[in-house]
Amino acid sequence: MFNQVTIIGVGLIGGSIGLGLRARGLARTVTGVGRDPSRLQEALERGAVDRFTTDPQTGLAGAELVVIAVPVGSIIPVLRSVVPHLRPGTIVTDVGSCKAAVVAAAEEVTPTGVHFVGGHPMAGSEQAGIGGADRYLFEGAYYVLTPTPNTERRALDRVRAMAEGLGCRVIEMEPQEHDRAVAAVSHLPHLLACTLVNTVAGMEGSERALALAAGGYRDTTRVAAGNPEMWLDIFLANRRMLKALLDRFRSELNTIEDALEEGEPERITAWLEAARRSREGLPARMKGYLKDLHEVTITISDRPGTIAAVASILGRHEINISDLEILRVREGEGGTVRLAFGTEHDRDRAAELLAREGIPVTKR
Ligand SMILES: NC(=O)c1ccc[n+]([C@@H]2O[C@H](COP(=O)([O-])OP(=O)(O)OC[C@H]3O[C@@H](n4cnc5c(N)ncnc54)[C@H](O)[C@@H]3O)[C@@H](O)[C@H]2O)c1
Ligand SMILES: O=C(O)C(=O)C[C@]1(C(=O)O)C=C[C@@H](O)C=C1
Repeated sequence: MFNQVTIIGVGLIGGSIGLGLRARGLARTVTGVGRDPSRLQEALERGAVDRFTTDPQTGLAGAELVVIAVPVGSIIPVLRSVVPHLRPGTIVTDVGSCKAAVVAAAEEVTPTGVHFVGGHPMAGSEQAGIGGADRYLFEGAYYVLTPTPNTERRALDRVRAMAEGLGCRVIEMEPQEHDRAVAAVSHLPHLLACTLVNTVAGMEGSERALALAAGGYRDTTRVAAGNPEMWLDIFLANRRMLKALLDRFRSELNTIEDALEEGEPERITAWLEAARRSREGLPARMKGYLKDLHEVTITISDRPGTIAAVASILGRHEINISDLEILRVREGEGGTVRLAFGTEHDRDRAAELLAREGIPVTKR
């Protein structure tokens, strides 16, 4: 439990941390610091902070933990501007998506007696601002902490306690290792999603083609709707790692391009099979944590209350749905929904109960 946490930048991530801290009673007071009083007022109304101010000095008075949740390129300028107001013993953490440069600079900027711990929650969304904040955003997500030999043990433990308190599984990584990993699983995917969207948008007849977009286009491009301000900073901060991966990507693209050029079914199949094996090896629930979920897919009709009906059949039998995802929507017809359960027994009972009600079910 923290006495006072000050969040600088109460947007999607800062706001979600504030909501989580307050809902779980992890901080006596959460103070929001930002630049725009109307957005801070919204954060207050949504319950992400207990109070707010646009004056950092006021907002930092008495802070035990300071969470810097601004775009990557602003983290160090913000840290520089607030250190004069921090009393000895204050712990400062950030949530930036790139760590090596931030952590190195933060250690230089932080005065003796103030303790910096780099962090990055591996959950988010394509939305920006307090409007997209969600108290459950971090539940079941990985939270990476990037201590260095200079990191104070107690400060690390306290930031770990905050992240675990929010429902995350904490892993420690070296800042460089973190940046290499997220370049592959977050930054390259974002770049590719944007490339795909721009490719299709620029092609002749794109409007008619996009009218047909179903799962393929939607599943591979959701993140392209992300906040350009945030992604500019990420791309710049991690550009070396990203560029190294683009070389690998280009060679992979060449492999499939050559096979297509030659029209060689064996090479195309081998390439597709390799991708399928790797993709299927991923835990179903990408947030990590609840790896061993047991799943069914159901096909439901497009009528108000269908999902509620499914939930109430299961609820009546005390079967908890651990995860729910709409996989495919057919406008006016219905769609396919994935339901996941914590045990095989629950999955089997759910399948039986839903089938009994005439809902087509497939175990996965
Ligand atoms: N969005 C995600 O999916 C995600 C996930 C994990 C980590 N992150 C990281 O979290 C950080 C915040 O991202 P977000 O998605 O919450 O962005 P956001 O745009 O929703 O929120 C950022 C907030 O910081 C404020 N801000 C910007 N510059 C500021 C400054 N100089 N002083 C004070 N406030 C300032 C903005 O007004 C806004 O309220 C970024 O470093 C991002 O890389 C984002
Ligand atoms: O789910 C999304 O929308 C995200 O883009 C989240 C995502 C990611 O790539 O996984 C994006 C950037 C953050 O640094 C961490 C998580």
